[in-house]
Amino acid sequence: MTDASWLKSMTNILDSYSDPAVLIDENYTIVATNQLYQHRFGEQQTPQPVKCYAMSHGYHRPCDQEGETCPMHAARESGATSSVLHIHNTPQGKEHVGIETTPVTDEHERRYFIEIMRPIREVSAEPIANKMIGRSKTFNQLVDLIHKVGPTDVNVLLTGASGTGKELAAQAVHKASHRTRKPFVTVECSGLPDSLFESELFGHLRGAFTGATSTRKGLVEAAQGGTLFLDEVGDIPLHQQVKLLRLIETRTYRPVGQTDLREADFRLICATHKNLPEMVEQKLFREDLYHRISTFPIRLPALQERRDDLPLLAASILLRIDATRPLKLTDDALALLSEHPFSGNIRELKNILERAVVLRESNELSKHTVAQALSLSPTHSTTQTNPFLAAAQQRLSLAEVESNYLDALLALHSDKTEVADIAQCSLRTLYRKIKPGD
Ligand SMILES: Nc1ncnc2c1ncn2[C@@H]1O[C@H](COP(=O)(O)OP(=O)(O)OP(=O)(O)O)[C@@H](O)[C@H]1O
Repeated sequence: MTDASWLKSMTNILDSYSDPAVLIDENYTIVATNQLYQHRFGEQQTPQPVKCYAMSHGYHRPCDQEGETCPMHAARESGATSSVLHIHNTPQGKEHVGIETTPVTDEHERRYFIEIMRPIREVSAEPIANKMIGRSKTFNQLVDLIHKVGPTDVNVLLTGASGTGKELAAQAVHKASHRTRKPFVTVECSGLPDSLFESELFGHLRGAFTGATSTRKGLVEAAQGGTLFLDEVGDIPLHQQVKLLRLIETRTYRPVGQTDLREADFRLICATHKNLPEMVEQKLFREDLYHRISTFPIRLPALQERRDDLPLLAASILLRIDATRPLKLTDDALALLSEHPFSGNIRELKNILERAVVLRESNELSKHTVAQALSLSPTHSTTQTNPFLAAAQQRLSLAEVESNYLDALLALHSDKTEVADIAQCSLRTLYRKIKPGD
């Protein structure tokens, strides 16, 4: 077979994929594209060969030299299909894409790579309303996990502080699953009165208890075929936990007042801001239930851990507040905002921006407006925005402040070299300053 006919047959293979796909040679040059790719990115106009990293990222050198994972690299090393998540430049803006790379060889044993690009639509790298928004490395790691676990049916446990986006993440897992067209039903476990737990979840028959004036469908039935999302699962009282365990183990339930069992078909996602392993130790949460619900745990990062996303998040929240006006933060307003600790995470950012929009003098939200919005914060105090003032008030020694700072850095970054880099000390000094076992 000639080179031209081999390329033609490869193009036919690319055209058989239902996502944009390209064929790349070992020098990162795109040598063939399918119709979906051409439709999405436009046909290659330049006579010069185009490099994949230039086309997808605007880089002048391969992705791994720009601090990103090169999809081709892993496939070349292993000789098998490999997957990575990237953010690509597209005519529609930046987009999260799951890339699957498979090595192939032509008749001269020259190596090529097929790259299939599956857009991840549950999240966005552009400021649009109603989606999980982000572009930072930390956020992309989260998207990668959601994208991988989504299509499976395993139980997912979302952990992380309040306001980090656990509910949005649960919806993204649902949207990435084969159950996406079926219901997504949220059970607010924290607000559920103990006496109503069973009837809310499993439903009840008319006359099953005083006040049950009609037969009512439960939330498990409402989620049939779809996803059941138990928010604040750590708030379920211990004696009710056994009922949940039975439901998960047997996939059957009994509406209150009924003797027959019913079959349940749902994918389970739970979320909590509580430390469940600690609750298990304190005998406040059943260990068997914990193991059942935590098959695939995903920790949502605090806003502090994805500071790079702040401008993008702020822009998308402003769009959500009022899509009809071009609301925008000035550069110094954004700088002031980025100094805030955000213990309430994205929800707190949203509240501050909502206040700033009310207080604004024009569609440009100034530093003064943001300062005013921050000062109206219900939990605002000078010590909250200035942790050093709090440390001074507690009469902490220099060594204690230093140790607290290093503890906080270590909590945010598991890589000690990175911690030493940020603290601008040597790795040896870092090890000397932290206690053994830290
Ligand atoms: N990645 C994100 N992009 C855009 N908005 C987000 C993102 N994550 C969270 N939000 C917004 O932040 C707010 C809080 O999110 P969410 O309710 O999902 O948090 P949570 O972790 O479930 O909080 P809690 O534990 O208090 O229930 C919501 O208004 C949500 O739309």
